[in-house]
Amino acid sequence: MGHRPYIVGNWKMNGTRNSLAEARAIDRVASKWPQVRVGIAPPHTLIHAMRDAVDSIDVGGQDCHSETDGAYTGDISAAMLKDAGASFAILGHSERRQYHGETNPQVKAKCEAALGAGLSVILCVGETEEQRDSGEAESTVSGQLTSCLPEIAVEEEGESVSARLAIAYEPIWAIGTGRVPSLDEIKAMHASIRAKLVDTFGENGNEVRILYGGSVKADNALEILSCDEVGGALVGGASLTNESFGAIIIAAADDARD
Ligand SMILES: O=C(CO)COP(=O)(O)O
Repeated sequence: MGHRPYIVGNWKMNGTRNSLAEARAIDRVASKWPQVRVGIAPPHTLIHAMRDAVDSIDVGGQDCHSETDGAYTGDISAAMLKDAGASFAILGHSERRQYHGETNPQVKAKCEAALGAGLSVILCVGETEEQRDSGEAESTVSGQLTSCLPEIAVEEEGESVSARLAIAYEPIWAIGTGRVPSLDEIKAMHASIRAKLVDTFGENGNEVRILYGGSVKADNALEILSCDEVGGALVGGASLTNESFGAIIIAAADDARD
């Protein structure tokens, strides 16, 4: 049976209201390829307007605070993201860890807050180049998962919470560099993540989607998506325009056909 790949654009700190035209164009492509699920995480300032502007794509946030409210200047809670129209949050991105000093326990608390508020979560993990070169890529990622995976009731009132969780494997050295791991490296890492998820959540661990992120473009998307256990892609630079993101969505539609 074919699967429905999930293609998510992380706009990072890019985009103003002028960019909504690009989002509308991406939405038109997404509406033509319903076998692909598409999401965009714009800056927080655009979530509300983007939600109004698009029909066929999920809109999400790029971070949230672990508390529900309080004296945290500049921060946004999971409930606020939801209120603005977001249905998911990207959490623990390596840029948040690097530039904002986010720790594994904080990332875990954010994941639990977001799931608790009814959002879906894309939890990001990935190794540095040094860790990859010294043969520690899989142990690094497994350690991040041990520390960051939310402690959740996998079933709640008939709803499967694990189905609202996705993992994005983003090797740090592949982000924005044009460098991508070999397909064998991607397959091995995704298999190792799957094993860890099943270990943690039992059978429900099979419902958690695993996305690949790091220099995904239209010309490498299909081969990456075709790897076992790759359920989608988290795309940075190439998600900013319809020209490149639309082409990735169309490539993903080929994967869905398999
Ligand atoms: O960090 C990323 C997505 O979250 C990947 O970014 P690039 O696609 O620009 O390499």
